Amino acid sequence: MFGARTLYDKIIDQHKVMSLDGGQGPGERLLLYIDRTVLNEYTSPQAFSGLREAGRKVWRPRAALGVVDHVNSTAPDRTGQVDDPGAQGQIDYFARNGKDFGIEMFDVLDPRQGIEHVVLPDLGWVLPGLVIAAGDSHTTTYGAFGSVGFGIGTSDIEHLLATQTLPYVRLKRMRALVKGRLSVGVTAKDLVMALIREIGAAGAAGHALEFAGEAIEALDMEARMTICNMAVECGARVALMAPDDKALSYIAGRPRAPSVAMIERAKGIWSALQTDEGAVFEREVTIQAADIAPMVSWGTSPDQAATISDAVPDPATLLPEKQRDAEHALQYMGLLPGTPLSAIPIDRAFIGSCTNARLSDLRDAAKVLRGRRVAPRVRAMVSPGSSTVRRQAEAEGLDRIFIDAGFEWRQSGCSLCLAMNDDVLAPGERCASSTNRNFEGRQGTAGRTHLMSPAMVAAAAVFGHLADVRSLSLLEA
Ligand SMILES: CC(C)[C@H](C(=O)O)[C@@H](O)C(=O)O
Ligand code: SF4
Repeated sequence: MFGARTLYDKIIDQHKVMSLDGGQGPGERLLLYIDRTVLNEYTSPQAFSGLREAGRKVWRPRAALGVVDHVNSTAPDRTGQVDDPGAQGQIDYFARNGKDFGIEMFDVLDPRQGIEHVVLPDLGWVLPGLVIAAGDSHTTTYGAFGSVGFGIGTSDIEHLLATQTLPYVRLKRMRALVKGRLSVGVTAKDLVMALIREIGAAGAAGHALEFAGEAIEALDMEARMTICNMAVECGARVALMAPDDKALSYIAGRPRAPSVAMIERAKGIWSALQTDEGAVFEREVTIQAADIAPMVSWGTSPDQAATISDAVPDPATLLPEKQRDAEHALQYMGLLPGTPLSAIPIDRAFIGSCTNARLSDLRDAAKVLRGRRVAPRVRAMVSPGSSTVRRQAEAEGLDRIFIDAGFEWRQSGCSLCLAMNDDVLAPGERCASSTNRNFEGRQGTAGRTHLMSPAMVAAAAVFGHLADVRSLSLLEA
């Protein structure tokens, strides 16, 4: 019945309730069944208010899970309360919605609390072949497991909760083939930042972006999540990787994972979750992994980035359509063309976010920090991606390494990734950050963000300026 299909199309076909326009291929309008969703206190309130007003129930409450992550405090001694009454109102309304609509919610003090996109994989709740839609753009993270994940707006959240379906437009297909292997000291964050720089912040707009190739296969699951998470920063609506044995072993044994026997049974079905030979992609890019070096952003869009050995670009040397944005970005960032990136001093260092605050990320940074100190005048903090990750890190003694180096060991939440709580840059402060967005004001009004990997943040914290982590020559194999 079908010809050669992409992984994306296979999953969409399996979830198509009905076509709405009889179309085929990209642009087809259809009604899509959604397997699971995650809710947060920031984007879900109006959806629940809408349900209340219409007198509707949630169709399948057990297909949803709520986590407080965006506005909560990350103070080590936090309570369930925050000072900001608006934020407290969101937290309280969220809890009430969970009760009234029968949805399980992890509140701030729940030991499973954390950033939603860290919590779901932590739980083993993200499975190959699922469709997961949620009120947050970084829902693309789940593509690392071969699950179609995408962000939706508030009215769509309401529709999803009421019906377990969404009207959907089938995306175009794009593939990024990453050949060869990453060099020592180069991470998944560098890979995805290099891709974003190459194709631009809208380079994958309107596409489901599948990652394939030796370099992707060689990555562990958490590194794959970093890539799928940040794929939205080049406009991808969906990111995907074919699930393999690494994905299955990551899932197995987690609190909400299917039993080992069920995973065994599912293996046959999951192994078909691959793009068929000859399937059509509207766009393909090929990257050589060996060419990638540690990346840092210099501007106010994730594609305004360069390798750490480069200098701040002169806007006049860029493509004409990029010049004005670059000039504006350099003015905002307080940077002069020609300045070596490694000469840029920092005030703050932040390791956190759903991109780069999983256990392996904390290990990477701790490896750099062991036996070293954060430079004087740099305030450094780490907010583990989830409370579970925080405990796991403590069990390994990583907290001691961070604290001894001069980092604040915080609780979990979105934190300085978007500064909706007390974790905010002062105007003009410059931050080396393991997050995903460097937009103006993202980390605080007039704050300046440089995106990079967690190991690179650790190196910047130690030197007091942006730095090549490889120059610390401590990267054990
Ligand atoms: C608050 C939310 C709507 C937003 C998103 O959708 O991504 C946030 O998580 C972000 O990272 O900017
Ligand atoms: S950690 Fe950052 S990117 Fe992730 S959901 Fe929170 S605000 Fe969004």
